[in-house]
Amino acid sequence: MGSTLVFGGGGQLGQCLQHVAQQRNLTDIVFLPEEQANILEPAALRETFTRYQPSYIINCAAYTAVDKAEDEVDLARRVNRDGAENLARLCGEFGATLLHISTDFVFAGTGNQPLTETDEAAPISVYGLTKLEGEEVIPRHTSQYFILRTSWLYSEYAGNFVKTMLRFGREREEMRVIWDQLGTPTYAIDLAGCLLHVIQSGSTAYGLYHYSNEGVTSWYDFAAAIFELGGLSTRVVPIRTAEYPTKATRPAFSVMDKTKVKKTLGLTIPHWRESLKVCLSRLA
Ligand SMILES: NC(=O)C1=CN([C@@H]2O[C@H](COP(=O)(O)OP(=O)(O)OC[C@H]3O[C@@H](n4cnc5c(N)ncnc54)[C@H](OP(=O)(O)O)[C@@H]3O)[C@@H](O)[C@H]2O)C=CC1
Ligand SMILES: Cc1cn([C@H]2C[C@H](O)[C@@H](COP(=O)(O)OP(=O)(O)O[C@H]3O[C@@H](C)C(=O)[C@@H](O)[C@H]3O)O2)c(=O)[nH]c1=O
Repeated sequence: MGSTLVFGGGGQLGQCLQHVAQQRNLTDIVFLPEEQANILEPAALRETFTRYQPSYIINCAAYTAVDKAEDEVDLARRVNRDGAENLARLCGEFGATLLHISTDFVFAGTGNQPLTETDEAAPISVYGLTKLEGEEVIPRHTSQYFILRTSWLYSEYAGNFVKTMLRFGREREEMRVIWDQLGTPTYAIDLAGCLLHVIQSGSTAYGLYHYSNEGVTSWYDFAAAIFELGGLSTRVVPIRTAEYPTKATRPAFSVMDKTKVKKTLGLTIPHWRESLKVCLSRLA
């Protein structure tokens, strides 16, 4: 299958990829944390490509602080757009296939029907905008790419909503959580499995795909499930978005349709509640 380089290898998804690669006994994958490979340094990146001659690149590196991005527009754009462009350019030159991760936050979230890959993206936050710019710049440099948009990632690694809820839930009797933002959580281990499946299958069905777990929920219902399945008695109070002011605006509806990824790659995707159970059991 040729060698694979993972950029942003120290982040949440990067660590999940390490876990799944180990489970599948895949040894020809090199995980590069930011300290070893900064996607904003083209000359050093070229040296890395020259040294490893990779067949695949997985770009897990990103600027993911949604609220902070509103104040750090330049940095968010450099990482999410320019970083993606640096990798795409080298993939084009070296003939490597690029697997890049994007987000449901590219959508405005004003609809109420599951979003497909051909639905219009219209970001309402700096993070969403810079991620869309990253998506758009890749095809200018290579046709050998898979862009997977995902949503509400969580896992036993790094910081995420599930771990935040568990931590606060142990300390507090009550949590107030938004119920008027609907989407689908994604267990990052499942996404990692999908990414490695693309590589292992040798698929050349390049293009844009949506990937999340199955089902639909709100952050409120997600929190309630985390407490229920996590064995915590924390009360969850449903609140509206307006009652939880944040710097960045989030889409009210970002449920993604996964028909294309399931059909093209022959995947079965677990329901979000089933994957949540797996994650919670590993955390316990
Ligand atoms: N988390 C989520 O809920 C969702 C994430 N996504 C997308 O999934 C992908 C993976 O996200 P996730 O693993 O959760 O994010 P993390 O923030 O956990 O990981 C991102 C990693 O990128 C690293 N990084 C930042 N800047 C650079 C750089 N210039 N060069 C190299 N590495 C860099 C970060 O290092 P450091 O921490 O040291 O800055 C961090 O380790 C991203 O593309 C994200 O946009 C999509 C939907 C939901
Ligand atoms: C902690 C907390 C959050 N919330 C709300 C705020 C927000 O609308 C929602 C999730 O909050 P978070 O800050 O954990 O997550 P957020 O950073 O909005 O998550 C997003 O991250 C980026 C990277 C993505 O790409 C998205 O798919 C999505 O996962 O829950 C509450 O209502 N109550 C709370 O106590």
